[in-house]
Amino acid sequence: MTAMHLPVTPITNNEKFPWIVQKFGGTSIGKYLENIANDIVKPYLEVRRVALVCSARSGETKAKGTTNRLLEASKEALKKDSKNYVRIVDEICQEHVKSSQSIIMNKEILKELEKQLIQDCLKLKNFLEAAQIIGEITPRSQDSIIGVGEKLSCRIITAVLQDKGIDAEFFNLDDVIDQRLDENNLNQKFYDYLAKRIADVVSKCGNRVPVITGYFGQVPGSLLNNIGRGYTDLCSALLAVGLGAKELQVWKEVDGIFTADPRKVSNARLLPIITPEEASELTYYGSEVIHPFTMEQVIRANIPIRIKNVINPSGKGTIIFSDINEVIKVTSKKGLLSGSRCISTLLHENGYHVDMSRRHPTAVTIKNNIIVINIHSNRKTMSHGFLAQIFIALDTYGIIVDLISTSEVHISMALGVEGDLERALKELEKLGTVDVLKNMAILSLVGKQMKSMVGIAGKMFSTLAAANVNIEMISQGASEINISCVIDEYNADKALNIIHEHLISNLPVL
Ligand SMILES: Nc1ncnc2c1ncn2[C@@H]1O[C@H](COP(=O)(O)OP(=O)(O)O)[C@@H](O)[C@H]1O
Ligand SMILES: N[C@@H](CC(=O)OP(=O)(O)O)C(=O)O
Repeated sequence: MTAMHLPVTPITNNEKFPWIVQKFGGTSIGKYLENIANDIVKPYLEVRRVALVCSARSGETKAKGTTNRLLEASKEALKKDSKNYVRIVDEICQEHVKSSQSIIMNKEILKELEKQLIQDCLKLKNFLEAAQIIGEITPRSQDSIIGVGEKLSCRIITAVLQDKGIDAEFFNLDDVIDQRLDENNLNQKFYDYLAKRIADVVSKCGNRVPVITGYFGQVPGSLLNNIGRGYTDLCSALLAVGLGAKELQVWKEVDGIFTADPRKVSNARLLPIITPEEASELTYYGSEVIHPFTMEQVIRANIPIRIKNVINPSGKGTIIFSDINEVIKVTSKKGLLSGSRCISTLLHENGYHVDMSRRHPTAVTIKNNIIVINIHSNRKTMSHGFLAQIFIALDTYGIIVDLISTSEVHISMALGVEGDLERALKELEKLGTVDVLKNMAILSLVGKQMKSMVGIAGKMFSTLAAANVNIEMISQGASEINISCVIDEYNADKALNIIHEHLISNLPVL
């Protein structure tokens, strides 16, 4: 898109201001384009130099969002003679065009955008057709396919900003990685290189407002396999580090991180502050708050992360912090502390002692769609051989284990639905008797230093027992900040609510 569509004096970035990176999630982009442009980007441009990182568009939910449908299109392309992938890509294209038409007023901007969206989708259909002919989609090709989602959404956002008089520029990070590295190179050195590379590319924007695809190309051994869904958070973190940003803002459809999923627990409380470890643990165990790899990158560069709500931009959100000094720095600057409130009050209200230890659990979370596998050894191998063979089988078929509990001849594992479970089970059956329980859920109570909260596990399990919730498996101890158990999925929301009520909302006076 060219500058000729812009007003004579467009709104630009002021190169004298410090950078902030704003990451927008799929559902926010699907529903709140107007708010993003008018209520967030425009006001921030008056005080900060803004860079946007965007995810692929979702409609109502992420489950039905563009990324999931691109994965579905890939599966369809691998079916001989199926043309369903064409229908899926056409639907994606139409939705993006429709969404653009509903917001963009300038006819030239709209025409050019429509042309680009249609071109991207046509290229994708050709790519999928080729995959169907050769009957293969490699992990790298799969990454390229899902990357189209971020491309389409960033094209729309760039055009929307231009339509509102903002001099925005689209940045596609497809080719940002200019080295061919293998899987073993996905380490801190790689992330440091990538942060610098992304920032170098983006810095070319001058005083334009960069809109950057959260998809960042061919990472060693595949983005989807090695970083996983939600990768745009990591991209925004790397950009924030590379630019030396003042803050990383992750904009969502919720006011921040709550003591439980606010869609499921009506009296869940917004947490003004939370530690990176707690935020990671919540994400691993079902609360899609922020990609767990994000925190380490930003925190080690001393950049605060703030989770904020697209439809409530003036809300304070949740700050993810690593140490007391960081909290003091950020909270006093951002006006979280006002009047008679002091840092110790803020920490106390959030369940932290001034030394950052915890007095009670921070949050509770549920991960649905869990399968439990119980294996009884046939005793033909020693216990260490038994365990080794199990993990080899799981690794071979891409099965990720969420929780595990073992004895010499028995192992129970809770896992999600990724990987080729059927083939893994055939291997496991060679080692012993295997039973599989489907439709289970993992309930996790999360809090810094949970291990040292005497009696907390007992209280968690007795509360579940009193509510008649049967516990299939327990795991405590592996993580200092998490006690988890597996329950039937049909009890998940009830269990979430009672644990929240008894262990989080009715806090003991300490
Ligand atoms: N503890 C929690 N705090 C905040 N949100 C949570 C929590 N657990 C689950 N969620 C859910 O995570 C979702 C994340 O926000 P959303 O804006 O939908 O994500 P995205 O950035 O992927 O578009 C919300 O719908 C919210 O209900
Ligand atoms: N679109 C990708 C990447 C992502 O980061 O998503 P979100 O920001 O909406 O969580 C996904 O669905 O995984």
